Amino acid sequence: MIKAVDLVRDFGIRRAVDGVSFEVGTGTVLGFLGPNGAGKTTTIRMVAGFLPPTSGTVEVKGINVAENPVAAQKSIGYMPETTPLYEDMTVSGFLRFLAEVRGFSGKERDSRVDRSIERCFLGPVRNQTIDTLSKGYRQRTCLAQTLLHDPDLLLLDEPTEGLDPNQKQVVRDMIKDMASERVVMLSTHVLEEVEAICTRAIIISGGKVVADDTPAELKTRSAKYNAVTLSAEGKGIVDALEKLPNVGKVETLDDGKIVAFPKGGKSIAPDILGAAQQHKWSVSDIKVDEGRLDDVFRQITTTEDTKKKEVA
Ligand SMILES: Nc1ncnc2c1ncn2[C@@H]1O[C@H](COP(=O)(O)OP(=O)(O)OP(=O)(O)O)[C@@H](O)[C@H]1O
Repeated sequence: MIKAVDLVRDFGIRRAVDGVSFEVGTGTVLGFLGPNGAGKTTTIRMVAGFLPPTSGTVEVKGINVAENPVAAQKSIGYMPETTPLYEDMTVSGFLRFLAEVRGFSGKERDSRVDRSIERCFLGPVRNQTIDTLSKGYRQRTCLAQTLLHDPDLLLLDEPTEGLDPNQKQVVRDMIKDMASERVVMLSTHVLEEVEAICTRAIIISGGKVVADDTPAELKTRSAKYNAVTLSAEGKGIVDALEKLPNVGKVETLDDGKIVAFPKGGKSIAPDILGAAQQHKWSVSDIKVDEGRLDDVFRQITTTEDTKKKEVA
């Protein structure tokens, strides 16, 4: 669906996007992650056909977006970071207007507006003017306008930014629901969002792709992945754990719990349980850490920042 090859975008002497390549197929919810200024919005705007790349290409359904933006945009629904809304229009009036701009009229236009309203649960506010909407309903109105032409690709720039936790959940559920027969590419710096809805995550830092994997696989890169936290009583626990071949560092926390970190992300819980049995420790609790995306994000993006500073 999307094929981006070696995308570069310069603003004057500043290189905002520096050789980004990726391919995405149907059914994917791609989270585009990165610190502030990493190049997320710039990349999404290039994919949407609203910003020409300095070099490199993006194809959407085989159409070169920069060469043929109008044809490509027939398959794209784009929700920018801030969508311009006509404040004095009603929700349905606004959507009807945009449907007309997209070339639909009469019954076709009305049924498309109704479907978008239904999909985004806007029924209760359809006759309300936009200036009276809560942030959550405004955001859903923005999302509804991306669906009017039933695009195969949704590009959503920070779709849940500024929403309260309940509204975030509603919008995330809507996005998940829409993804089954489409591609959704969304930018965010909210890592829980990536865990909640994305099937794949690309981390971008300093305009470059620094990781591209499923959220679950990314978590295995966390230093805490497969770490074991143990509440146990017995003699010489720390010493014995440190001697286990796959255990690296062992720490004792303030509350007395012991944390054993594995070497190379190996599974160490069975060895630890074996040692507990052998040494007759009394274990009241044992927990295996599944890794944390925020740790990985920090590890990866901090390393990149550090590298840049070293070069500068
Ligand atoms: N129109 C522009 N003119 C000049 N510089 C720009 C322009 N748009 C973006 N930039 C710069 O390009 C870099 C990448 O910006 P971009 O908005 O793509 O980052 P981002 O990852 O979306 O950041 P954020 O998370 O803060 O929204 C930044 O340094 C930004 O200042």
